[in-house]
Amino acid sequence: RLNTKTTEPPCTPGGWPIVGHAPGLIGDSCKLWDVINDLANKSYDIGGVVSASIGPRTVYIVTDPDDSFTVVNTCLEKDGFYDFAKPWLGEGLVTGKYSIWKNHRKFLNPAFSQILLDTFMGVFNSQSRKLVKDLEKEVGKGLFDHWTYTRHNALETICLTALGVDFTDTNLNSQYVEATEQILGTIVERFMKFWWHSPYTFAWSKLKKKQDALLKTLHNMSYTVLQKRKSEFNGNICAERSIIPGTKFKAFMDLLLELSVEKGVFNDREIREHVDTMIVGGHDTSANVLMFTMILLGSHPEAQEKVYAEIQEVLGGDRDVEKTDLSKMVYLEAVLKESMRVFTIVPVLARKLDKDVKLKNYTLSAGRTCFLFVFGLHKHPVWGPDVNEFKPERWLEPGRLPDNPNAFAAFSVGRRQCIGKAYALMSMKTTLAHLIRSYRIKADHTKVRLKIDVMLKPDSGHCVSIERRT
Ligand code: HEM
Repeated sequence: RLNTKTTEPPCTPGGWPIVGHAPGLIGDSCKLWDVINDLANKSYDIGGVVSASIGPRTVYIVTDPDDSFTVVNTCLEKDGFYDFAKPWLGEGLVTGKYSIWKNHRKFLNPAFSQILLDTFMGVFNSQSRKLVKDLEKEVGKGLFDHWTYTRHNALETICLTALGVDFTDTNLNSQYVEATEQILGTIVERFMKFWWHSPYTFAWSKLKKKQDALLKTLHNMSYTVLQKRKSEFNGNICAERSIIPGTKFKAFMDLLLELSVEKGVFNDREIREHVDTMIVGGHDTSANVLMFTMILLGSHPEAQEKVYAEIQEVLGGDRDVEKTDLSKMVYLEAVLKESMRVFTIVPVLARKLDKDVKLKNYTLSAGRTCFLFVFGLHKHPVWGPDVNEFKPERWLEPGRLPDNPNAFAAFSVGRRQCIGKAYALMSMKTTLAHLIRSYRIKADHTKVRLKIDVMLKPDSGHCVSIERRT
């Protein structure tokens, strides 16, 4: 397929008549990861922007940090591929239409203010201690699937903090974790099978039936949260609900209920969609970063010992992490950022181009899809010759970082960036501080085979082992 405009980015080779590059997507989610990695590597030599076609639609792929920044700031509408997740997340913040998102984000931002997040430190600490305790049974037993532990723990944490419900150790928790993994799998499977992209063909597929069954489990959780909190809210309608007395700050769920019950801003469906979005956005992400960070620290003992030394210096004995400790854990923060660079857990974002977008060397045409390969930004040659190595130190020497700060976009950049970034960093630092002072981790990151299930994941578990620190 020839590009019609000379300012169009070059077309990636290997397209077929009519179906374009779509056959290359067919396979499993490990193969898909290999295909898009290969595409990113090839894009660097030709300016970091390429086009491809999936059936009749032309899509762009951007791996250049400057151009990627231009796209996210120019076009705020999520691409039609996000509609694959709409039966689950509706018009919640991740998948929502721009016209809805811009108001809802404004309403919800206060639930993530620092003053409010600080009040979660108690839960972050108790949940971290719980994780340490849960892991005790794996000490000295060889390789095990640590991801199961981080996911359950992170799900409980988001429920206890933002949503204000305690689902600790309930069946609902396990069913939800399982259903989340499976539904993300169905979304990727639909993407790979281009004949199911249309809602009309998809409606007849077995995959749609599977998705509908999973949605029952997932929505059951959000409805349970909603009903539980709504009845508490109604029974207590006149009481002072602000979490920090004397301030207007309210945790996410209290804010949602206030905006719907008292102010009529959200209807029941909208609240449910925000709750669903917050549950998945708030747990699967941090749990994955923790899982990959444990693998990387287990594979780099010298970095792990530096983290341990820093924790000992900042915390001294076995006390809880306090909010003022977090900013002192400088090396740990570098480890987390480097981990998110090396294993970019949200590897691809997609925007709908609602206008022509002029980049450094090309112009992208309105109406098309633009895939932002965030993992491609993170492996771009601007990071230097050691781009493929895990080197937390690069974050501590500003001269070693790319000139463009947007070359790091693990939480996305611009107005639609992650609302939970500060929450995530606080909870992950607290968890790692407790974990690393209790256990020595061993792993080999070179053995991990990756797959893309919307998020980046290892194809199989059992990647780490732990020993108690004496
Ligand atoms: C290390 C952990 C996390 C990572 C790497 C991460 C990454 C991201 C990324 C890349 C986006 C943009 C998605 C897109 O444009 O399609 C995003 C959006 C979002 N994240 Fe996170 N996230 C993390 C943790 C969290 C947490 C803890 C929460 C909630 C407590 C959260 C809630 C959200 C929400 C609601 C959005 C949509 C924001 C909007 O469009 O207004 N995330 N996140």
